[in-house]
Amino acid sequence: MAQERTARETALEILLAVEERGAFSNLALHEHLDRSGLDIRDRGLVTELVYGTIQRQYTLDWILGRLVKKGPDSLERWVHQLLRLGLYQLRYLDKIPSRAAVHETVRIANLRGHRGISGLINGVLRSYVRREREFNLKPDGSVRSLALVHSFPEWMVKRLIDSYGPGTAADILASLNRRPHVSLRVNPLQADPARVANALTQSFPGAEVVPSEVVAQAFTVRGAGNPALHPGFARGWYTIQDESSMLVAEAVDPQPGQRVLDGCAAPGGKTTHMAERMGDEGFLLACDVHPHKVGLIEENVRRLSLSIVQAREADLRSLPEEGEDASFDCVLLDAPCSGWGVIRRKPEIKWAREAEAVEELSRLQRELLHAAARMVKPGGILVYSTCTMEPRENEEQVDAFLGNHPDFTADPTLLERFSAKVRDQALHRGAGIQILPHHFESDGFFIARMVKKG
Ligand SMILES: C[S@@+](CC[C@H](N)C(=O)[O-])C[C@H]1O[C@@H](n2cnc3c(N)ncnc32)[C@H](O)[C@@H]1O
Repeated sequence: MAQERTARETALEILLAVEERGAFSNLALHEHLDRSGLDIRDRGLVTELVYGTIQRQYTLDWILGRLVKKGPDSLERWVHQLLRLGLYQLRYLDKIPSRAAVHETVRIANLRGHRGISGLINGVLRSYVRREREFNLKPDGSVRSLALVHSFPEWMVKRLIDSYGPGTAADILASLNRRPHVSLRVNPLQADPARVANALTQSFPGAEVVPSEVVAQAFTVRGAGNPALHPGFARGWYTIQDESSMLVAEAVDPQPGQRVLDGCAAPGGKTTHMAERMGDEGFLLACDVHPHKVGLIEENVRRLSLSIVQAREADLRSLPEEGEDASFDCVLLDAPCSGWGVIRRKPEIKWAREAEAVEELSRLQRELLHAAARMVKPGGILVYSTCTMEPRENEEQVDAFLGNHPDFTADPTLLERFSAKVRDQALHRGAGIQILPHHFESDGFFIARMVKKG
């Protein structure tokens, strides 16, 4: 019981950190959980409460708007977050009895505030329990109803409907509310896939380690806690990475001995994947504009015992340095983007970004693409990827690029590089493919491959 109370208090602290400091929920979770002393069950509960409360914020606030006299925005921040947290448990967590959810929420209010506040919280949550039926939501095909049912901002729902139609938009939204599974890719230079699977199953009895149907040399893992805590991770046997993300190195398909540039590389998930595929032979320049992130690339490169990667702090737009112009066989631009495809892991993305951000990002991507193109040698390859489903950042961006760069063409061999499952299910969009989150329950991703005329 004492531990369960701590789990809810920890969840509230994390929610406040995400709201007040603009912290990423996944990083704030790790940071707080590492020093919490909570057992594995309670860590699971904190994770569920934090992700769930952020995810369902729009729906929760709509309900609170009907239960709090002056509206939830009139409340102090911590009181507002605590109400969301309590209401989330009442509405979405069947395993927690209503009485326990109300009692625990009021108890935290007593610890942090005066009697008036705990009285208010008690009153609001109890009236929700009494009036729950009033808040049954059914989608009627309108933007507003989809936004309320799935808890997404209306502008984002509208964009998804405009791009994919109402049925697919609803599939995307529902999928982004489901918990992500863990997937990992084996480093063939350090370990054998079967040995990795065995080691994980032995260390985590009951864990399901299943070969990925989406990418080669990868596994999906369920019930193994955090595979980064297994000694095999530190030994460089594998990297934890989303399956869609792994498809990017498959699309680049760099060969041993080639010169490769990763223009937006940190923390190095795709850099290290490409170096592994090259058999650690050749040269791979990995740039990132943020100095603190360059260290993350180096850390991953060291852990995986790779030798061909040179990590450099640089704005891709300010390259090339001497002799580098048009000298790379393959250039990858994994561009900064709106990140809608990873909302499952970072649900705060829904609330932090406005429609205008897409326009700003789209401008930056255009400049980065132009800069990346300069670095490709004649006959070389340019791959552009994002973790979003927003066409303006994806196929429209690539179409415009090809229109302005007649020395590049869409590579007709792109699809051959993927598994049959990807070829069949992904949407084919001009020079690229669009993976939607419900295709494989992985991140939403766009990947295009272009060739520079020789
Ligand atoms: C989508 S993330 C890259 C993820 C990385 N490819 C991976 O797989 O681990 C985009 C990266 O672009 C970097 N970035 C943003 N603007 C940049 C610029 N002008 N030049 C180089 N890197 C930039 C960001 O710091 C961020 O790390």
